Amino acid sequence: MLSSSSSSSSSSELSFDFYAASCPSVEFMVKNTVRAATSADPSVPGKLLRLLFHDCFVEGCDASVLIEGGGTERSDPANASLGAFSVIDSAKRVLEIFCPGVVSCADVLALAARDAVELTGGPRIPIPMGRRDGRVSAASNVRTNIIDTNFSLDQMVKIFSSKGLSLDDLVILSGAHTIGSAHCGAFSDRFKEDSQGNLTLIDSSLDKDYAFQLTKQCPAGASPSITVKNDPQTPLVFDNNYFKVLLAHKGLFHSDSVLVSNGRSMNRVVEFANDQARFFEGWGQSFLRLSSVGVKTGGEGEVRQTCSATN
Ligand code: HEM
Ligand SMILES: [Ca+2]
Ligand SMILES: [Ca+2]
Repeated sequence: MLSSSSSSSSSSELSFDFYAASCPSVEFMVKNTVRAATSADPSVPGKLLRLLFHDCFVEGCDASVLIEGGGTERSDPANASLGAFSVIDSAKRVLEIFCPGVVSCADVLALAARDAVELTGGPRIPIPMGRRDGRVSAASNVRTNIIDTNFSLDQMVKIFSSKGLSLDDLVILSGAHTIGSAHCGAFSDRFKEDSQGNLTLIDSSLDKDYAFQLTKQCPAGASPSITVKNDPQTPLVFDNNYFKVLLAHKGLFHSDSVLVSNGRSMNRVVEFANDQARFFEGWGQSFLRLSSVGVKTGGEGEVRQTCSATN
């Protein structure tokens, strides 16, 4: 866990007027691209938000996850289900026309994820700019930094704290699962169905009726491309329903369920389930911290010309 991404955030070096002179319309241009992509494909916001998480936890928020090629983070099986790379590429293409060589891919990704939340009904979060793009992207860094669904609360807290994030940040940021989808393989080890259709719960923290519904959506031998909504009620809306789902023991991943099987995180889950404004307020602060993890600034890194390759 001693990679360079373990260093805590340095958001103090980012600034809110970073592109004020060099690219004043950057936020407008990114948002228009994200909005257009979302109207064409409603799965885009969830993908963008997850993409930022997987970027920031490996080598910091430096767009390392976007680099294509053998042996890169993007090529690691743990990142196989990431998407919306083309949305970042389109936004960058527009920016290269109006402000060539100015806006980093790391800033584009942070803005796009921020917009994804607002466009699905979540809060608008002002975020500072000035992240530089990394030159390092190694598959071997992915699984040491990205949390697996079977982790305990302590294991998750440990990784979060190595990024300068707290248990509260973990609970709040897990609220991202209020939008988006998951492949059956991400939770199928939580239950088993025999050939007669009898269900055995392997993970007792999961509601049995919900597990039964999941077996119907993910039948044995189903196509590996089938996905299930993370939030069964409001999958396209960024709201506090995720926390209500958790209290009903219907968190889709084991890593969601552990947040309610532990007193330390339970209080926060109840608070957010009861009060969406509190969740939104907390989300703003935690998102700011997530999008500042291990950022490279000043003369570090580079501003990529194309987001999928170093210069
Ligand atoms: C804390 C531990 C976490 C674990 C173990 C976890 C795990 C997962 C898994 C397994 C999926 C399904 C991927 C697939 O099968 O396609 C998923 C989806 C997702 N995750 Fe997480 N996640 C965590 C935290 C976060 C955080 C902090 C964020 C963002 C702030 C996030 C945002 C998302 C989103 C938006 C999706 C839906 C992606 C889509 O629709 O394509 N997750 N997560
Ligand atoms: Ca990164
Ligand atoms: Ca929702």
